[in-house]
Amino acid sequence: MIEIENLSKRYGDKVAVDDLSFTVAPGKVTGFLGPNGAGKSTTMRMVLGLDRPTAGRALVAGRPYAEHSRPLMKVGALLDAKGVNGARTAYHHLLALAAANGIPASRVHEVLDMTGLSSVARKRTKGFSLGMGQRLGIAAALLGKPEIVVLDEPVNGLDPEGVVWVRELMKQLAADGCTVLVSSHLMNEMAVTADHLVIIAKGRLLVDSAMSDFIVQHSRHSVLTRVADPEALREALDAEGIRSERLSDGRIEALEVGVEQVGKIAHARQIAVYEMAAQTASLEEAFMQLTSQQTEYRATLEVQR
Ligand SMILES: Nc1ncnc2c1ncn2[C@@H]1O[C@H](COP(=O)(O)OP(=O)(O)OP(=O)(O)O)[C@@H](O)[C@H]1O
Repeated sequence: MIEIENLSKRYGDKVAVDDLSFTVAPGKVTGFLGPNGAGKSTTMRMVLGLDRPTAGRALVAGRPYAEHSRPLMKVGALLDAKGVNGARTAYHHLLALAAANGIPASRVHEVLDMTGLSSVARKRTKGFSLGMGQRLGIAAALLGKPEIVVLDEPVNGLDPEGVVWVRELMKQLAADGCTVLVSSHLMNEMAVTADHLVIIAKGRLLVDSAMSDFIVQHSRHSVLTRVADPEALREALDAEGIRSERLSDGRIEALEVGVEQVGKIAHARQIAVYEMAAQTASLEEAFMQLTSQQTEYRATLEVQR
């Protein structure tokens, strides 16, 4: 378990993490989302004892990271995949890490297999692609068979096959009882990976909920119609127990329903339909809407005419 309690981090005047509290439970993948600069990496660094909190605390398996005598066997982490000595081979990089942490060499072969790196294990890591570097970082994170795994943007640079592999790996770790915290700024990726969702923006907590609850609340299906008699259609929908809204341009938005149903209802009441379209608000849109006021770096698109 990871417990984050009233955690704050300031860099000079800059508040990177602001009184953040949440718990990451075992047996689940917890997605940690936020726009660029939200404070995800800073939070993860504090969880891993790499940054000192200005206030509050982060506990892993009941105590601060630094107080664990063999932390690699409690917590595995992928933070910055580039922090590897490029002159070493993948095998020697992992072997050195294993030796320093009292982990048998046989485990190095296991993690190389698990991450699909066995065939390049004897190659120097400086020639590795971004995706191979990510795999090596994940191999290092898994070396100590940790009960807690913290991954910062693990699918960054991976090809589609690699993305699916990371997704399945995280699910398997959670199924084996691990606590898995994974950061991302891609809502759709998290929707198919994570069981639980924590969203932050500007260092503050915005959402802490089961992923299924978030999906139910935010993936809104509706049908937009333009009809001859909007009020008659609303009455007809209401009679069928379907909620609807009248938009300012006179169109009707029927909520949580499909086009066929709305079409049949209009037909049964002989209401002429001029226009009808299914609408789906994606989770990505919901996430962007939630965080749009909180985003530190936002591009302004100017169209030159
Ligand atoms: N060492 C530092 N010194 C000063 N400011 C920092 C430092 N590290 C992070 N920050 C600032 O803290 C804020 C949070 O940064 P952080 O990297 O934690 O965000 P993030 O959510 O991981 O973003 P991204 O998705 O872009 O990686 C940003 O405004 C960043 O500029």
